[in-house]
Amino acid sequence: MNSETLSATPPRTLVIASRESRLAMWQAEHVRDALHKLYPSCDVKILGMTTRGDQILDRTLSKVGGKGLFVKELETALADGRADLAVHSLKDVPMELPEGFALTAIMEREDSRDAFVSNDYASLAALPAGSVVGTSSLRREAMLRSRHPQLVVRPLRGNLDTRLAKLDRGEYAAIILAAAGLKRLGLGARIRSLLDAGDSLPAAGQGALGIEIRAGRAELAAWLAPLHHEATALAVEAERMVSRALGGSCDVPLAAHAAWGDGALHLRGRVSTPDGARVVAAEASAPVTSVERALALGREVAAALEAQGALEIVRSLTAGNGGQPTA
Ligand SMILES: NCc1[nH]cc(CCC(=O)O)c1CC(=O)O
Repeated sequence: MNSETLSATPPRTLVIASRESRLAMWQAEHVRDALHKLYPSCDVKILGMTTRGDQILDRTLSKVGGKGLFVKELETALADGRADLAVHSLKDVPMELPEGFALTAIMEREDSRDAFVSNDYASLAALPAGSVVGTSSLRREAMLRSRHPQLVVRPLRGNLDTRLAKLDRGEYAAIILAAAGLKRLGLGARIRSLLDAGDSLPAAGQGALGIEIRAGRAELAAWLAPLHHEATALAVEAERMVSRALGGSCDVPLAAHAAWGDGALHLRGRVSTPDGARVVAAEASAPVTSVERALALGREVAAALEAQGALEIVRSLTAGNGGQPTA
């Protein structure tokens, strides 16, 4: 069976499971529109769902069970047939999927960088000492503490609109958000500057969308194959391998970012303590042409981080969390 014979019959209906935040809905609609173009006669519906991750707004995510919280309910809808596909920000997808599910397509990446958002200042460097910066990502917090120790980091949770509203109420001098989310929602004008890799290396998968289905649905996989973007997929596979190899979770400030240049994939990884006092970094390049080679590049960078003590940092941070899956 090849995918062309499989796709010869277009789908008649497809149901997309999505979280209900404005960003998640934008992403689901983005996939729905792409499917409409491919299969004009197909009825594509979006099933909006509230996940545990959306309900828990008062605590830092790493303390309440990590990224799996955002995908579990959507997977239940796939398992019991209420939905055919789930659209996720790849950054929120655990490194190991539960048995019976597959990431079947990875779409072309938006801007993968972190963005500096403020009403009063143009960049991190312009903030006066003592300024309060909002973020709830341990990775961003560690980066701020190591590179800009004169700033005060305070937690910031909630969806994008909530976070921006807290900034606008004056609770923070600035906040750090993923550029991709802001751009998707037409809020790119709020970005005052983009953080470079030195100030903030992005999280594995940041800016990319992943489409998850029940494993073994070959015809569905063939229908979705045109949405797959190979250059993005190879980059994010390498990034996710760094995190997987180190057993990283939401409790660990871990960054991994791969970019293409001169026909090669350049992968950088960074692990630090939450206070930013210890930072280990590594990078490697390879002319990656397959997922296997992308994974090998990820393992190489993970091994270089391990050689500098990354595993001790990871172990000291994940001890006692019940072996929570990597994320
Ligand atoms: N952790 C929440 C989350 N998951 C994906 C995005 C942004 C969009 C993306 O990375 O694709 C965000 C918001 C943020 O980090 O500011």
